[in-house]
Amino acid sequence: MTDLMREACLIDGQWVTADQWIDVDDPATGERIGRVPRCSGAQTQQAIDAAERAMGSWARRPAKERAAVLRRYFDLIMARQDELAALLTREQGKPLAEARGEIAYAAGFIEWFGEEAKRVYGDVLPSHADDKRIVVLKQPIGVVAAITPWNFPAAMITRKIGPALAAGCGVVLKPASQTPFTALALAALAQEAGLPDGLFNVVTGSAAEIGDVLTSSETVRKLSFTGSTEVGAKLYEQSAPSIKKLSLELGGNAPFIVFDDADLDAAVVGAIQSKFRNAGQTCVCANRIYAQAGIYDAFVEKLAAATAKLKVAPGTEEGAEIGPLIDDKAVKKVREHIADAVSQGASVVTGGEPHTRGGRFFAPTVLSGVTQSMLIAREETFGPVAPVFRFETDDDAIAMANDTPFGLASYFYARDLGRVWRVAEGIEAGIVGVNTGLISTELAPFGGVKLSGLGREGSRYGIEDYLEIKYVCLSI
Ligand SMILES: NC(=O)C1=CN([C@@H]2O[C@H](COP(=O)(O)OP(=O)(O)OC[C@H]3O[C@@H](n4cnc5c(N)ncnc54)[C@H](OP(=O)(O)O)[C@@H]3O)[C@@H](O)[C@H]2O)C=CC1
Ligand SMILES: O=C(O)[C@H](O)CS(=O)(=O)O
Repeated sequence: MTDLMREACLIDGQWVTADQWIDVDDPATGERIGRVPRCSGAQTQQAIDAAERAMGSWARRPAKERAAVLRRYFDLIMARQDELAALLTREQGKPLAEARGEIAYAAGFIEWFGEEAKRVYGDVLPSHADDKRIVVLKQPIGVVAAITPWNFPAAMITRKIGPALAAGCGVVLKPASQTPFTALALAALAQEAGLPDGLFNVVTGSAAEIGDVLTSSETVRKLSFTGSTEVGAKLYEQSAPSIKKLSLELGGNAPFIVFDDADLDAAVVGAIQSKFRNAGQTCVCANRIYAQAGIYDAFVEKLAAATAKLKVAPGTEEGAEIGPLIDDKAVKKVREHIADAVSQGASVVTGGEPHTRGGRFFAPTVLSGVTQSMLIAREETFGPVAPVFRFETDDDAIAMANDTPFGLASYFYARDLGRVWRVAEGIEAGIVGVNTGLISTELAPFGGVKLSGLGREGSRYGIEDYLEIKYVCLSI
């Protein structure tokens, strides 16, 4: 493996271990690939203290110097892209081609926010009196706690530490226990890039124990979380007594609507890209596919034909397109959603069963005759299942798309300009893909509405959540 694979945590510039350990397995084989320390609450507090100490001098450095360190960090990540991708696929399972893409996507957040560091501007505002002057300063918010999920073990981390470091903040990261090695490798490269000791700390271990220390600490002024809505709500509640600023990127239930004036072949390509990326384990995957009545049968036939061609294989195998699901619980949820839909009248057009490769591999699946009453319409499947619902009118499509407490990503294919505007404005979501199934870029504001979260990550909007505004009133 690579020297970047660390079975230790980074606290205050030192690689440390603990008395207890957490095993990490390869989702493709179930084999143990390594272990990481089960850090204690005391070690988590050490990381918070280190981040507070380190951020003072870091924030006082000229922005151009901070930007140069982040540029070096970007260059190091890209120079080690293949090793990082191999490590990511080993612990998360996604196809190597997707893992390489994620590493470049992740590095993009470091590059983008390294440049943004030089453009954190304040204001001088028209004053309220001739002997007063109004100045607005933007300053780093303070120590940032970041808690990230297993499905994007690199990008979800740099989407948080990029703006945090650029703004001048110290960071304590708790990565997902199922995919810690990519996070620890990124920490090793941060050290090599010249980030000061203690500025970026990574602790692995009991989520609840580490989370309790991070959320209760008054030194931690900002919590950025990506993961399930259930855990996000718990962290929101735990953070209330210390009045932290929160960014919450939570669950989704993305609608993907195909209107009768759509380019059907393009819509099939978009549906495959959105639905089956990371074996359907992304919060922005098409979770519900709606096809207008006049083109329903043709679309289902085309989608099923394309789905059946997808290659299911371990991520390291040449040409792999659908890797294993992250764990047995994920396979169980996929089976439950299919069984519930079929029991209520849906039909399996292709797939529907665990793949012949066994283990956590599942055959990419298309269901027809799906209705809003089914579990698959209400819950995020987080697996390779494309349920296709039929609708009649544009208003029906918008109403069905919005019939969910979530509102992260959404997609639709149509060519009539009036229809595009009406649907884009009518859908309750933070992200709308029009005639595309791929929306992920560091250049755009990513985030959801309703139960899908708070705040935006990426783009020039993304750094604002790591800054505080200070109003200085000068009497002259
Ligand atoms: N909106 C978005 O951008 C994204 C949303 N998600 C959503 O997350 C879910 C899948 O990811 P998954 O990782 O299972 O989500 P979880 O919410 O279970 O876990 C996310 C992170 O939170 C940690 N965590 C879990 N419980 C606690 C706790 N009590 N206190 C502190 N931290 C805790 C986990 O640690 P540990 O691993 O140790 O359990 C992990 O690091 C899906 O619902 C998906 O939609 C996922 C990715 C992106
Ligand atoms: O965790 C996720 O699903 C990511 O947010 C998806 S994306 O950033 O790659 O779009």
